[in-house]
Amino acid sequence: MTKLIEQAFELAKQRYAAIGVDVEKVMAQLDGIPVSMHCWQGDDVRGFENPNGELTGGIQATGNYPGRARNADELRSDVEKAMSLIPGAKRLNLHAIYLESDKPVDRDAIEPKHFSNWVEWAKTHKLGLDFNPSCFSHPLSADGFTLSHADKGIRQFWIEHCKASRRISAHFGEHLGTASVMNIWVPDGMKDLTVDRLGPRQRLASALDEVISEKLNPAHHIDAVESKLFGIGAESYTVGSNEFCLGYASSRQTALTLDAGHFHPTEVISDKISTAMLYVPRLLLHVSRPVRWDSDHVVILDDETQAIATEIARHKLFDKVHIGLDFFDASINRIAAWVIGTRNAKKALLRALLEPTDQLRKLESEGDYTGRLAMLEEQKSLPWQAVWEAWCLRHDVPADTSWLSEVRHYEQQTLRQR
Ligand SMILES: C[C@H](O)[C@H](O)[C@@H](O)C(=O)CO
Ligand SMILES: [Mn+2]
Repeated sequence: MTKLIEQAFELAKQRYAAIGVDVEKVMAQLDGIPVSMHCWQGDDVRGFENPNGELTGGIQATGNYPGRARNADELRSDVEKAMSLIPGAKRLNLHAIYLESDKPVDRDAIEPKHFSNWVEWAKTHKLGLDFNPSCFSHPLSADGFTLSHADKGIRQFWIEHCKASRRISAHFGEHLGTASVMNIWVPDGMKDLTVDRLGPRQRLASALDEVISEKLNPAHHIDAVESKLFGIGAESYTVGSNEFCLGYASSRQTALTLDAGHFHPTEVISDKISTAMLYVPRLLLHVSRPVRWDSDHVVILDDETQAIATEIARHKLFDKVHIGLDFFDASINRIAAWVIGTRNAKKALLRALLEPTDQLRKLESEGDYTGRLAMLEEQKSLPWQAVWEAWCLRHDVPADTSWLSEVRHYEQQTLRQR
């Protein structure tokens, strides 16, 4: 098998060289592009603060596949298993509800010490961590509002939670030597016709201003805000809409988070990257797969996943665009979900880097749109898969679906015993 992969790789290298693409250079570049895996695929977004509580905030993990992680040790073991089957650089994205503490700690009182096991684990595995305040699944978010709440006390509780989260994020960055991107997403919105659409947005803007007022080292911590179109139970009005978040991020020069599932069904985030990059310093992507709604299905190698990766590669935005994942499928093996989704994100990045972009740009600038379309289509069937398999071998991970037997073995030995 290894020999066949090596032979196919040598031939593929020649095919790509013929169109001006240096495959070795592409592989080296791909080595340095981390994908931030989201911890919440492993336990259906329950966390360890109140794992038996209800998931609220207008999001849903559907399915009842056995073996979800019930504590941080199980989650870390599951993430390690998944990561061992995914080639290249990876990070882990944590939500605040994944804290570890012997005593109950409310969200406004979380501290770096509640994440010390995660930091030690990340050091051991040479991983960067990213972070998120968790503004959902809590009694004070039960009426649908958090940072934009009309009640000053409740609003202040969430402001304090986000401030505490920023300090934890900066702690990650300082101790792991790589900036933690902290994404603020609030579920705030209304189910039905909303009369005052302005007040909550004014409150959200000033709450966010208070949240980001403490100066933190940008080498340790990056702020990002995530918009949304609607949530379950908040179908008519979302405070943190796309326009709100783009306006906020561009006026405050924070990063903007684009989640593939947070727009109208015919809108795509791949086309928003070039616009947003004109106005914000950085983007965080939540690569996901919406099926009819923000369903957070596992990422597949579909046109939009490819278009997102291609857009980043064509404009050489790898130092400004942070690639994260956001899906949670409880109907299939959760480790397989991570492996499938993350491998697909990386396959899309590889294919994007193998594109003969300079030639395509030349055809376009010369007005040769026939040549542009012909080349775009022909290069889809070039032997990128041979490069992928060789890259997997170099990273000592399975090149083909043999990773699945490892996941099945882990399921029998570990997940089914839970
Ligand atoms: C856990 C959530 O999915 C996540 O924090 C947020 O990014 C989101 O996309 C909510 O729809
Ligand atoms: Mn998201």
